[in-house]
Amino acid sequence: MTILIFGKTGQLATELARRVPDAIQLGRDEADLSDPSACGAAIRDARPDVVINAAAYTAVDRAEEEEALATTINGKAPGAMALACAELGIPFVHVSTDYVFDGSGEAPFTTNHPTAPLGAYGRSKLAGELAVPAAGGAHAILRTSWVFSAHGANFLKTMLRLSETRDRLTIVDDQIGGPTQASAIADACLAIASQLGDDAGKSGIYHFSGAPDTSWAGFAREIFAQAGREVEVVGIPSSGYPTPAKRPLNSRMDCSTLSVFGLERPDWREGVREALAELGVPG
Ligand SMILES: NC(=O)C1=CN([C@@H]2O[C@H](COP(=O)(O)OP(=O)(O)OC[C@H]3O[C@@H](n4cnc5c(N)ncnc54)[C@H](OP(=O)(O)O)[C@@H]3O)[C@@H](O)[C@H]2O)C=CC1
Ligand SMILES: Cc1cn([C@H]2C[C@H](O)[C@@H](COP(=O)(O)OP(=O)(O)O[C@H]3O[C@@H](C)C(=O)[C@@H](O)[C@H]3O)O2)c(=O)[nH]c1=O
Ligand SMILES: [Mg+2]
Repeated sequence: MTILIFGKTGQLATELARRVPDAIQLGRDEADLSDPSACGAAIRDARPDVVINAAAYTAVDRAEEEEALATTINGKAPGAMALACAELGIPFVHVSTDYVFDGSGEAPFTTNHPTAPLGAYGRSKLAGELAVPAAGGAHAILRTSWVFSAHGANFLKTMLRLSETRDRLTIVDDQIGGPTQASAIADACLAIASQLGDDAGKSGIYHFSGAPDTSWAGFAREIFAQAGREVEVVGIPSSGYPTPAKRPLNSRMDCSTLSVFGLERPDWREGVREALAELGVPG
């Protein structure tokens, strides 16, 4: 089975590369998502058996200033990819985010709960969620959240960097969600890619986030505990950490429908252990 992957350097793309070294993997130089038709053309040229999109515009705050570009990359490009896949009759696996929700309430969001993004990044990812099924082919959209790994830019690495110079950090404790190791998302994408087939029966939106749900402050405390770093984490409300983009307070996601692919929520604390080991951080 020939797998074509968009993205080479990102967190998810790196974990996919490890698992399928013989995949066709297109980085920005080979396929720039700001040129959606080039992405469709790349699929038609390669004629793979399945496509996974691991590339995205992920700078949440910067997106507020660059919404048109974010929408091209996160909305139009996945739409063009999905259209090429539909024409070839091959499945398309795409990744989305908890930031398509408004974060109201405290119950886990189900996959069919109405979306209402609070910011430009969420709106751009929602554009992708709408464009992919509109192409009419077999597809899965995997919504995940709070992604971390030993590679790239993420909260775990930010916390480790800050701990070099700080013994006290203020971290929001009223945004609740599931940190998710990129390695587990890569495994999930590949499991879905192999099971989706050209049967539209399993097509749709799925949720996949790490368990147990926690706050960013809780996530930070676990990172420091495992890394043996003496940093006091002071929980603060979101209002105490102003950012250009508003984040959802409730990012809990109901992941139960993923059982159709035999998948369950991974324990993110195990993912932290693995990421720290890979980074060579002694516990
Ligand atoms: N990070 C997170 O916390 C979360 C991520 N997600 C979603 O998960 C998926 C994977 O995210 P993650 O691995 O963390 O993302 P990263 O930010 O780690 O990587 C993004 C990737 O997209 C590539 N990319 C960005 N712009 C372009 C472009 N114009 N053309 C081609 N490639 C481009 C980057 O390439 P380059 O290195 O060249 O910039 C990089 O390989 C995305 O769909 C994201 O929206 C969902 C929830 C949470
Ligand atoms: C560094 C820092 C962050 N924070 C807060 C800000 C924010 O609410 C939270 C996490 O910060 P980040 O900048 O890592 O968050 P952010 O970039 O918004 O992370 C999001 O990225 C996109 C791509 C997604 O799809 C989401 O699921 C989510 O992972 O922690 C503090 O409270 N104190 C701090 O010292
Ligand atoms: Mg960020």
